[in-house]
Amino acid sequence: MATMRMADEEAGAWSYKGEGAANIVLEYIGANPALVGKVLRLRKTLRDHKIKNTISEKAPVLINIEQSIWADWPDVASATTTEILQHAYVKDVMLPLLGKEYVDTGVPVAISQNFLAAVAQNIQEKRPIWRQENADVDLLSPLALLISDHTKFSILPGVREKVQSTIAVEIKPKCGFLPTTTTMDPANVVKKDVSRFAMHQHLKYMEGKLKSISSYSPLDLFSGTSEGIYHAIESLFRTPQNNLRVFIDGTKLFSGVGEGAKAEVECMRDDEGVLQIIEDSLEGFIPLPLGERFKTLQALITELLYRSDMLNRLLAVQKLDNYDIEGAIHIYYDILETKCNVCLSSSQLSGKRVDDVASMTFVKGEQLTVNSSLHNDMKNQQTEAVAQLHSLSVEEKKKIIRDFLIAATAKDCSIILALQPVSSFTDERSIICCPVTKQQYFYKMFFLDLDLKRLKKLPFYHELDQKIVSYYAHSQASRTISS
Ligand SMILES: O=P(O)(O)O[C@@H]1[C@@H](OP(=O)(O)O)[C@H](OP(=O)(O)O)[C@H](O)[C@H](OP(=O)(O)O)[C@H]1OP(=O)(O)O
Ligand SMILES: Nc1ncnc2c1ncn2[C@@H]1O[C@H](COP(=O)(O)OP(=O)(O)OP(=O)(O)O)[C@@H](O)[C@H]1O
Ligand SMILES: [Zn+2]
Repeated sequence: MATMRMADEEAGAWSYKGEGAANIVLEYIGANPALVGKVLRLRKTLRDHKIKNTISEKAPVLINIEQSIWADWPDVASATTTEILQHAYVKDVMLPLLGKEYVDTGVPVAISQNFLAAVAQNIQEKRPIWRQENADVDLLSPLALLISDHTKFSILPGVREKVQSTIAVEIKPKCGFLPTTTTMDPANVVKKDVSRFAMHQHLKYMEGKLKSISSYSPLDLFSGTSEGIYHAIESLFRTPQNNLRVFIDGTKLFSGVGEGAKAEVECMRDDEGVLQIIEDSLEGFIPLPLGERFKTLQALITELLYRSDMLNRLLAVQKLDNYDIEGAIHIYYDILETKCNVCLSSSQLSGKRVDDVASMTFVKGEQLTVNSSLHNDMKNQQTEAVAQLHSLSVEEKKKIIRDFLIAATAKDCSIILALQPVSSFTDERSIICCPVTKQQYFYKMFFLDLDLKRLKKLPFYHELDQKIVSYYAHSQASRTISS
């Protein structure tokens, strides 16, 4: 693939925009017309994993078994750098599933170590401390992805400068359905009633990673009803964490604590100062008096999400996870041709008494005891379902793992919506009407962060899953006992 090269002298023209666990994103603030309106997505490297040099590697990034899982997508299977791998995965796997109108694959660009070193130094103080402690820009990365900045609209031909402000809302929805598969241990039956997001909140809170438990529910967002979506949006604004970010003209206005936004919120119910900043910032965007703009913004976002098929598409891809990690993990060991650790440890445990606490489920504080005969029925079903998984053909197993990994991407990606009031000119952009003010807005909607998840993560996923569920079940049990 012919690749554009980023000039080292451009390093100073890239400014920090944001980051996740795996990538840092920079926005272009220079004057090169080919780069105006673009962001650059750079790979990070864990602080203790700096030795890996990918520059001279010509071998595929994926290990043999991964190459065979993705064999029908040759550009994915054969990619020799992480950036080419991720680009091919978005283009060939995720785009056809999610829709080309919602996926921007970006373009890989070559970057030098000097460029990366200069950029890394320039952005250091803008990065959240906790992110700095975990990972740095990967100075050995030969490529980065150049993508349109979806917090802004490109300036239209013939229009000399921006006339209206743009608001962009980024949502990380997480998993929007409850698993129903019989491959789950009956001790974890609570997973059929409480979302993984909600349970994970309790674990993160106990570990000190959160200041409060989120009131957001992915099940509301994916409910398919405008009431559910509105409720989810309201909750996201109340407890944004890393699930909501709002940008005005490309600058982060609102987010969870520690992300460097003007208005940072963890629990804003009583925070008049934060509300004031938001209301003020919406002047010129929502033509209503102070005090009425914020709610209207939430209604506008709801309308946009409700009318589009983006959430439904995403949910369908998330649901490719048919067997839950509790099923997929068995297949993981099979395709690696090693003994199934899970079956091995459950056979070692068999004969022990069923843990009374673990065989209860708690829904909104209400205790539902799974009686022992029901528990035994469920256990038998699980044993049968797991045996069936182990007996599938290699091709069937590869498909299950592939679908599981695709679903994992869909459970961790973000949606970004950008809106700009329609001014006098017209063009081919899509338009939505605000349900409250009837003001018209241009809009665009994209998925962000559609990275491939690696096969080696499965044991970690399983371990985390068990930790999340058992902590939740036990914490609910002790709450019930003490009340
Ligand atoms: O496991 P989860 O649900 O906590 O998701 C991880 C995210 O955590 P969060 O959404 O905050 O709970 C996590 O996000 P944060 O670092 O917490 O912002 C990453 O997105 C991680 O993906 P990767 O390591 O970049 O491939 C995510 O890991 P994957 O599970 O998607 O591989
Ligand atoms: N095309 C884009 N336009 C505007 N902003 C972007 C774009 N891509 C990414 N960003 C911003 O940069 C942030 C980090 O990007 P991204 O989600 O790709 O990182 P990540 O490390 O892959 O995330 P995760 O932690 O979920 O793995 C995003 O949350 C978003 O705010
Ligand atoms: Zn097994």
